[in-house]
Amino acid sequence: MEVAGNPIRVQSLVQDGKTVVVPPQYVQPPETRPQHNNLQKEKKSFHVPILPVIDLSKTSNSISEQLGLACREWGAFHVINHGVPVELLDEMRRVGRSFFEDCTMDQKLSYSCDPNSPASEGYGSRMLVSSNDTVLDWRDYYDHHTLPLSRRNSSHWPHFSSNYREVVAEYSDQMNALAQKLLGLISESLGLPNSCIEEAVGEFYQNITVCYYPPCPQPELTLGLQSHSDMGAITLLIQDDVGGLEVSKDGEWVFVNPLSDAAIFVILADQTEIITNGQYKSAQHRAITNAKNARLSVATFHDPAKMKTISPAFEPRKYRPVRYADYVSSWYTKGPEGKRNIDALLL
Ligand SMILES: O=C(O)CCC(=O)C(=O)O
Ligand SMILES: [Fe+2]
Repeated sequence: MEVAGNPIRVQSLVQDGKTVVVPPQYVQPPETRPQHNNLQKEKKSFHVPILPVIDLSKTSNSISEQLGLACREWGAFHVINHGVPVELLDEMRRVGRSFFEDCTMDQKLSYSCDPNSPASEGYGSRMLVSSNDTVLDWRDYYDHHTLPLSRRNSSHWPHFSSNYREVVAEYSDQMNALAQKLLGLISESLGLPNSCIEEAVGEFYQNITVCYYPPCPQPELTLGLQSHSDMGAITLLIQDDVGGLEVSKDGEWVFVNPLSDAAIFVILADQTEIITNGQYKSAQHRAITNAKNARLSVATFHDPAKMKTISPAFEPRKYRPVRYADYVSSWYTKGPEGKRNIDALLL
């Protein structure tokens, strides 16, 4: 599967319809396969829990209760009326899709990330691969380092859409402001000062990952992205109308219906779980594939600086304090496997 030291991209497997059987590296063991059988669909149709929707145009008092419930029960929710123009969300999706669909494979490969360094910037396909026997995700991606500004080197980014770099930069700034606002509201919903979680996290290290999930000939055998929780503080995600994101709730996988082009999906990540002392949980999530349509999502991660030590803001502490650099390196060494890394910090 290696081409001159560069792992194969999933998209190149499906071009020209040449792959009708998924290569063995992408086949999930039976226990992690998505349930595509009819029995499961029937079961689900009786009771389909729906992810909460928070309207940010409401007063913070009235948001607080809803937000608290969403963070306690799901660790994830949609936000609407958040103030980010829908035109910008649409442009972000458009330029992202254009990179994957309008460029040749050679052009895309000229932006390859470093295959030997986790979370390096650029075009890749193996972000969550921890060892040689990890089952591969049915996903390609482009990761941008966007904040702090000292990490942002937009001259390295693609420019096949003439405004690609401007769109990503503007999108980064808007997501940064929204993430700050949400962490403020989340702090208040726990009776903490507005700035509490933001100060505990410190200056945001922000990455924007455009995810591209090509159609998969055997979706019942694969995952677009394996089950994990995000390692930082808060993730903001937009997607197209294909859908594929699932969130785990009470041991069941719940499909996140794309709400509207204007909605943004919020995922609490592990450091927020630690700071809130487990009152709010990071959401375990994954992406499934489908046989018909390529799917695009854009995930914007807001993380602490590597040198920052994260500890609970409440006593008695339920989690051991952790230096974020140590958390990240254990995450990449062991692999995410659901929430094993955060669970390992429980006292
Ligand atoms: O594509 C999605 O919906 C999920 C992406 C995601 O969870 C991630 O990149 O961490
Ligand atoms: Fe994620």
